Amino acid sequence: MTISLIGLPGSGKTTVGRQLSRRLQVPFFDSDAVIEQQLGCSISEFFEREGEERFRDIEARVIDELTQVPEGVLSTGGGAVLRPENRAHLHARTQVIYLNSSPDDLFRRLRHDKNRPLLQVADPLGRLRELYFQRDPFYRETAHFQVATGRPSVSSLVNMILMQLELGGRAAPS
Ligand SMILES: Nc1ncnc2c1ncn2[C@@H]1O[C@H](COP(=O)(O)OP(=O)(O)OP(=O)(O)O)[C@@H](O)[C@H]1O
Ligand SMILES: O=C(O)C1=C[C@@H](O)[C@@H](O)[C@H](O)C1
Ligand SMILES: [Mg+2]
Repeated sequence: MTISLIGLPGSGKTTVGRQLSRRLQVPFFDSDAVIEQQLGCSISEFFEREGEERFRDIEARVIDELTQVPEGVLSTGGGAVLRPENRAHLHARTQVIYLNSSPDDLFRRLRHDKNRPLLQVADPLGRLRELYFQRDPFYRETAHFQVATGRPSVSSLVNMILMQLELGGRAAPS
C-alpha cells in the first residue's frame, strides 16, 4: 500500500517522504512536482496566472491518480486536504501520516523561502496560524496517525514513522 504524507507547507512532507521511500525501497512521488511537470511551469507561476481553484482542479486529478499507485511514498501539497474527494481518496486508498508542526516552527523554517505562494504576504506567521487553524481538523480527519515534527531530525522522524507503521501492521486484524 502507498504511504501518504500530509501537513502544512514546510512540515517536511517532501524531505521526510523522500528519505522514507529510500528506507522502504519503494518509488517516491511528490504531487507538487508531478503537477509542475505536467504544467511545464512552477506552481507559483500557475497560481498567479490561473488562480487557486484551477490549481486545485489539477491537484485533485493528480491525487486521484497517485493514490492508485500500488506501492510508494506520496508527498502531497499542503492544501491537498481542502477538497473532500482528496481526503476520501487519501484515507481509503493509502496509509496517511500527518506531519504536525506548529506555525512558529514552520515560520522559522520558511522565513527565507520564496517558493510558497500562500506565504508571500505581509504577515506570513499570521498566515501560517490561520492555515493551521483551518486545516488541522482536515489533516486529523484524513490521517491514520500523526507525528509531531517540531524537534526531531528528518531521520528520527523516518524512524518514528517506520515504528508506527510496524505497530499498526501488527495491531491490524489479519
Ligand atoms: N524535521 C526537520 N528538521 C529540520 N528541518 C526540516 C525538517 N523537515 C523539513 N525540514 C526543512 O524544512 C524545509 C521545508 O521542508 P519540505 O520542503 O520537505 O516541506 P513540505 O512539507 O514538502 O512543504 P510544501 O507543502 O511547501 O511542499 C526544507 O528546507 C527542509 O530541509
Ligand atoms: O498549502 C498550500 O495550499 C499549498 C502548498 C504547496 O505544497 C503547493 O501545493 C501550493 O503552493 C499550495
Ligand atoms: Mg513539498
